[in-house]
Amino acid sequence: MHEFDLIRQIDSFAADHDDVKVGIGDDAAVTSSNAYKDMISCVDTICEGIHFKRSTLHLSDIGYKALAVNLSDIAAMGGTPRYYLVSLGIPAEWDQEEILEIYRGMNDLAKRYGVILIGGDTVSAQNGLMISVTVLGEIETNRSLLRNSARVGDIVFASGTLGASRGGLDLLLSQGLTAHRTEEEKALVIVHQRPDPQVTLGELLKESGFRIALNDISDGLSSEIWELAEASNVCICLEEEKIPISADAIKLFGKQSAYEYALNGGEDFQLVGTVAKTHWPTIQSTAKEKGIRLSAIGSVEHEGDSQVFMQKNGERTRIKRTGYRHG
Ligand SMILES: Nc1ncnc2c1ncn2[C@@H]1O[C@H](COP(=O)(O)OP(=O)(O)O)[C@@H](O)[C@H]1O
Ligand SMILES: Cc1ncc(C[n+]2csc(CCOP(=O)(O)OP(=O)(O)O)c2C)c(N)n1
Ligand SMILES: [Mg+2]
Ligand SMILES: [Mg+2]
Ligand SMILES: [Mg+2]
Repeated sequence: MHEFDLIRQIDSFAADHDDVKVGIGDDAAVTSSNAYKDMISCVDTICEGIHFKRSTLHLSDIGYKALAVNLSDIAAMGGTPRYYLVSLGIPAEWDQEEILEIYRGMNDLAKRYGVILIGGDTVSAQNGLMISVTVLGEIETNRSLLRNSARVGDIVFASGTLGASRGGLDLLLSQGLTAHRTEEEKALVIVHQRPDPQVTLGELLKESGFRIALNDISDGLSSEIWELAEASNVCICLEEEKIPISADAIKLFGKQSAYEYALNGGEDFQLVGTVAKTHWPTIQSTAKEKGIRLSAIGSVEHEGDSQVFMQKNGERTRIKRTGYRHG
C-alpha cells in the first residue's frame, strides 16, 4: 500500500456535484450549506503503534490529540469547528475507565474551542486502539483557504516553530512517559502530546479577506510544501536560514538534527501558506497582535511546473518529499 497512490485511485470514485466545492485533495471538504455558509468536514484517525504508544501519550493525551489533528485540518481551511463525532475500535485489553479518560482529554480541547460531541461509533478491534474523529465546521460562503491558491510572487510563511514534536517523540521513545525532564525536554514533549491547533490563526487569515493558500503540517514541512506547490502548479523556493526551527530542539539535538526534524519530522500542526507580497506585512502584524509568530520562509517563483527548492548561501537543492507516509 502506498498512501498517496491509493488516495489518487480512490478519487476516481468521487462524483462531481454542484454542492461539493472542494472534495478529495485538500485538508477538508467544502460543501454548500446555505446562502451564507459552507460546511467544512474532515476525518483523521490515530492508531496505537502508528500514531501513539502507551509510552508516548497519556490516556487523556490520546483523546486530546485525536481531536487536535482534526481541528488543525479545519484551521488549514480558515474554518470554525462546530461539532465532532468519534469512532472507536477497542481491543479487549482496554477497559472502560481508560476510554473515559481518553474522552476527558478530548473534552478539555473541545471546550476550549466550543466544539460539541454529537455522536460516534464503538466496535471491538483485534490489534491496537483506533480512534477516528470527524469534525464538522463552517465558514462564510466561498471563503475557504485552499492549497491551490498560491501565485507567482507570493511570500511563503510558516506559523510558530517546527521540529519540536519530533524531538518530543524521540525523548518519549527513549525515556518513556514518566521520566524526570528538563524544562527544554518538557517543552518538546508537550508539543508532541498536546499540539495546539492553529484555529485562531486560520480564522484570522480568513478574516483578512486576502487570497491565501494554506496547509497544516502533519507529515512534515517538506511534504506539506510539496502539496501546496502541486495543488497550485507552482515552483516554490524556501530559504534554509529562515525556517523557524524550535530553539529547544536545537539545544537538545543540535542544529542539523533539529533542522531535519523541522523539515521531515511532522506533527507540529503549525500552518504553512502563501500570500501576496503586498499583503504579507499586514498578516504578519495582525498575527503578532494575537501573540502568533509568522515567519517568511521563501517565495513562489514561477508557475507551470511544481517544484520545491531549498536555498542556502545562494545554492539551491531540490527538496525531497521525505515527510511521514503511511504504507
Ligand atoms: N480513504 C480515503 N477515502 C477518501 N478520501 C481520502 C481517503 N484518505 C484520504 N482521503 C482524502 O485525501 C486528502 C488527503 O488526505 P490526508 O493526506 O490525510 O490529508 P491531511 O494530511 O490534511 O489530513 C483529503 O482530502 C482526504 O479527505
Ligand atoms: C509511536 C509513534 N511513532 C511514530 C510517530 C510519528 N508519526 C506517526 S503518524 C505521523 C504523521 C501524521 O499522521 P497522518 O495520519 O499522516 O496525519 P494526516 O497527514 O492525515 O493529518 C507521524 C509523524 C508517532 N506519532 N508515534
Ligand atoms: Mg492537513
Ligand atoms: Mg488526514
Ligand atoms: Mg490531517
